[in-house]
Amino acid sequence: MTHVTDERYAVHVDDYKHYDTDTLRKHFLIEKIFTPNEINFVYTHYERVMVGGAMPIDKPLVLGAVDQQKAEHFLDRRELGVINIGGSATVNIDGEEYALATREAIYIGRGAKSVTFESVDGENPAKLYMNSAPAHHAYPHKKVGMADANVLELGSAETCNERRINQLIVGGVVETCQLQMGMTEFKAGSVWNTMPMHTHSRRMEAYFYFDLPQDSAVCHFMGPANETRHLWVNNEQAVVSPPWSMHSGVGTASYTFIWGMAGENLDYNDMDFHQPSTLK
Ligand SMILES: O=C[C@H](O)[C@@H](O)CC(=O)C(=O)O
Ligand SMILES: [Zn+2]
Repeated sequence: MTHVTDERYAVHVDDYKHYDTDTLRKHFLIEKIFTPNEINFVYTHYERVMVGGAMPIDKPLVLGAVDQQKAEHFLDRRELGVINIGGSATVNIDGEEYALATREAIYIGRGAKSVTFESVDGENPAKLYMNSAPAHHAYPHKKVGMADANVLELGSAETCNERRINQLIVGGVVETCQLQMGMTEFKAGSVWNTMPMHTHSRRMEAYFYFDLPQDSAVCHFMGPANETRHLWVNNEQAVVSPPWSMHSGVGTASYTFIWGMAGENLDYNDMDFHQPSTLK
């Protein structure tokens, strides 16, 4: 019931410079996160982070180990962050039930043996976006609502980047081994995320864009500051960001996105900024 639909190997920045549009999309864009009644992941070789989604409709979906892990259970050597962007869900962890409303998150620690995801109402199915990273310690499972988030208010209406960063799975809110996750929401009229752009070679990152109105898209920028490229991203698609890459986007309409990171440290503020006037 749990599948790896694709594996992504780490790309060298010198190779990236020669990629055409198709090659860029093949390596960095994840076009399909949610499939009804399936749990799917893309297994990346960036910190071995797995990026995926579960969309239960009319039956519970069981999180199972995948061949890439050669493990008995999915979480034998991993931790998992889950954020629901759909209808209400029930998450069952080793017999304990957690209700997960839309925009609520849950951290599932290493060692959980039985994990299932179910929709409360199949007509309004849950959409559970997930990031998983290798873990060396079993921290307790913890549900995190928006009210529990650590909130950063950044940007301004004048520069079209007025946004609220809800840090859901971060130190101070939840204890994790290397995972950090959160949801960034825009004020009406603002469309630029992560401006000024930044890199953090200590951590990989994945961006998942959603809430995009029909016929709109996000233009996601990547690459080192002196060698940028863009990817046109549709609703409910994700981008994998290598350690050498900036990650920032502008929408043709307002949207919401989930960011997730793993790597060397757990310091959200560890960023190297690149001012717009210096980009190439
Ligand atoms: O390293 C941190 C991540 O790139 C995001 O949290 C940035 C973000 O949501 C934003 O500025 O809009
Ligand atoms: Zn970042």
